[in-house]
Amino acid sequence: MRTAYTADQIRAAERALMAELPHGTLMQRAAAGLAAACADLLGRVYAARVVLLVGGGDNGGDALYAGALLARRGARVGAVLAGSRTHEAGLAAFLDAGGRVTGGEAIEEADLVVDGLVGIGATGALREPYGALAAAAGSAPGLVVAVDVPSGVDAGTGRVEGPAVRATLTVTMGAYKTGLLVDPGAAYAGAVELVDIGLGPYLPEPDAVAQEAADVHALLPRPVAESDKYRRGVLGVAAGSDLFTGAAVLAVGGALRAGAGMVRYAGTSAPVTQVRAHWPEAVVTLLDAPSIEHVGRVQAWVLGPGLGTGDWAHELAAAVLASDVPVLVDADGLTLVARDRDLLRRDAPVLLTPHAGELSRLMGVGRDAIEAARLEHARDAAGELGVTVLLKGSTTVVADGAGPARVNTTGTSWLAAGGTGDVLSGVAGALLAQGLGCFDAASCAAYLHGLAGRLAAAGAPLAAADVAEAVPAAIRAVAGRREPERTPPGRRSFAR
Ligand SMILES: NC(=O)C1=CN([C@@H]2O[C@H](COP(=O)(O)OP(=O)(O)OC[C@H]3O[C@@H](n4cnc5c(N)ncnc54)[C@H](OP(=O)(O)O)[C@@H]3O)[C@@H](O)[C@H]2O)[C@@H](O)CC1
Ligand SMILES: [K+]
Repeated sequence: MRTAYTADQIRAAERALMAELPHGTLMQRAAAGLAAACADLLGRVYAARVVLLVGGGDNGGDALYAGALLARRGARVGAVLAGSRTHEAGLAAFLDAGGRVTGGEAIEEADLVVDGLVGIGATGALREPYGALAAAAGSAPGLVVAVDVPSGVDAGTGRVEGPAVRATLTVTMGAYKTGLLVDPGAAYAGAVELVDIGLGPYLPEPDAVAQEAADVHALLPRPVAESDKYRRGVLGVAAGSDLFTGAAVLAVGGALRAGAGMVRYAGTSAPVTQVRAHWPEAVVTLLDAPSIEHVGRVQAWVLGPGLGTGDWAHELAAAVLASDVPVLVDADGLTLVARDRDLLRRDAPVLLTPHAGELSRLMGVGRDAIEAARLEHARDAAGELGVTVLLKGSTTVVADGAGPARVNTTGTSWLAAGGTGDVLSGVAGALLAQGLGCFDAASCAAYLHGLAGRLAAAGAPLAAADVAEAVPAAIRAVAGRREPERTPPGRRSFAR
């Protein structure tokens, strides 16, 4: 489990640790880790052209000390001093090691730009000249390493309000910051490497966590000798309509591939025919009324993909939500719930799986505002509605009322394709039916779905059915702790 923190949490931990150490110790640790990461990335340090962007705070200090270490190894290091003041001791060490002060034009010629403009001490959008330097670093031809957090990205939330540095690698000090995990910030951070400066014992409960393969594996239900199809978990699927038959097929497919002992599909004649044709394993009920009376016992429901939003769908949604088992609500189900929030008045758990547009309708908040602060809005919705929220997107986040949120880092942009959300609903529903709570079911489903997407895509377009097909391979990969690597081996980085 990777744990991530807000800027305030990090600052408090740093204060506590600093009180026990000689002045400057933490910055030396940070700078040593930063210089080592830069050297790794460069491959050859001698004669490499390195440009430091140095802000007025300690983030600039980290960059200057690391620059000094690189200069001592023969790199040609220049520093662009952007602040009205500069970390004095850091600058002295840098000049002493042979570094020199330079202008912003050096960025164009650099093999490596080190972004030490601002770190966790930043507030709001970057002021000038920081903004222009951040933009120049982003379009520079060389490698870009961000110190602690890419300047322009809010460390705690991942918000980006103006120009921001786009990094090849972010070397973060002491602990991951939430803004490095959640988009848009995560997209600016590139690979992320953590430098241990001894903060561990001083850190509080994390703000957010990112599950790793072993965490997901530990939570996934496995059949035992005495399991039968009923005991493994039966999922009900109320999805699809005469107009949208594919959603039913894909949701049922995701569920079957994710280990439901049995799937009971309930719908009208067109989707029933399609589900029967694609999945003879599913037990189907042809509905002649919007009721689940004749469907049989299930341990959880998936409600909504392709269901429609008319009176029939509303009545069926009301019937499903009146049951006493967990219900996952997606797609058209979310539209119905947005119109009639009373549908959510129930005692059994609810998992909502909106994308930003659906959450926007549900909560009456602008879509852009949600995209800018995904975690915050997922948390607010979960708290206000008393449900678990899985907010889909480039980084999927899962929040319930209490404790750290979960951020999924396995996704791939190839998953931005029609029908993949229906598969995700099926996977999460199957995990609910197998007894996982909403929070675990949602985060494990997001992880497996992201991984399945990567396996299915393998660098080329995918169709939603391919993702369902790849879910067992994702489960096997998680069991074997194997994940497709996107960062150099040995780096402790988020696979994105
Ligand atoms: N503490 C520790 O133990 C350790 C800390 N470490 C390192 O220190 C970093 C935190 O350092 P920090 O607290 O000095 O703040 P920092 O991020 O450099 O920013 C402050 C500067 O930015 C400026 N500024 C602010 N907003 C701005 C804006 N929008 N646009 C433009 N400028 C803006 C602000 O200007 P001012 O407001 O003063 O005019 C001030 O000059 C942390 O991220 C890590 O790298 C490591 O060495 C490990 C040990
Ligand atoms: K920075």
